[in-house]
Amino acid sequence: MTATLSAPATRGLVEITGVRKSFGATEVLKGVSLTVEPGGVAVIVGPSGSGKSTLLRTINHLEKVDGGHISIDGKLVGYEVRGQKLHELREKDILKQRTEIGMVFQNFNLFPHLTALENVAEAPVVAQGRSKEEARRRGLELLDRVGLKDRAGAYPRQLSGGQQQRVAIARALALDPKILLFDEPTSALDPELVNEVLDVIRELAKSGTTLIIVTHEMGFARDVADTVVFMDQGQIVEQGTPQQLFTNPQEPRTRSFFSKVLEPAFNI
Ligand SMILES: Nc1ncnc2c1ncn2[C@@H]1O[C@H](COP(=O)(O)OP(=O)(O)OP(=O)(O)O)[C@@H](O)[C@H]1O
Repeated sequence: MTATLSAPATRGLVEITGVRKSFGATEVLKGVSLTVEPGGVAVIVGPSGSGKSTLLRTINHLEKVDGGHISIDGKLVGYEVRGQKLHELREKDILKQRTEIGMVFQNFNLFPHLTALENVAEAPVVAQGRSKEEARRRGLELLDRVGLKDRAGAYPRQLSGGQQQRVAIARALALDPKILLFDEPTSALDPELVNEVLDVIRELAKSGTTLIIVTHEMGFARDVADTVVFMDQGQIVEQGTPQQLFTNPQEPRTRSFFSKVLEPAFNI
């Protein structure tokens, strides 16, 4: 059928409805629904293997959904009704939509043969046709924002893990995305480098950037989230403000949030 179907009425900037995803016989997402408002900060926590990264990857087209739908700013990422695909985005549309979604990975994923500035300035030239000079100017602004203007000419191997991750954040911002996704941005860092990356993310949250963050840094989740989303076994089993979920860990709203998230994180 048709490319003329429009997205269902949306409330949030990101609207995830009933998303299902299997790898072989294993159902990894079992009907996940989540709304993130413009400027909202959703932090997804949960045990290893609960489907957090897979959910992020479906938002960014890195995984196709088997069912349900996701829309970003009213535009569909994937759409299926009663098991029948009614709408497939064309490759061109996917590429355009990807530029509206910035993603920061656990392992930085910088180009090793490009300097920090080149890493940040490359995408606006290639994906948006901006002039090299304009992309360079904007790249320097963004490196300044993450505190690395003076390392613009350094190659990734000359930077610490925390610095590389800050370059990766600047790169993700370079296309002026509507939303930034973080997949365990501090998991690969030595403990003393974690805070410099969290500080940059805190600043983004304060400045009204819409963020979805998967993290095991529970103290950070408590500080920065508008909404804490607890995933377990492919489902969202609890969701609320940090006040609702963290303020009294002796009286958790759910037993599983306490035993699977708070207890291990805070050694309660
Ligand atoms: N490409 C893939 N092929 C097969 N199985 C996969 C693939 N990606 C993820 N899985 C499986 O899906 C399940 C959920 O993985 P996912 O990475 O989403 O979990 P997670 O909650 O992010 O875990 P962690 O906190 O350890 O990163 C796991 O059992 C994983 O092995």
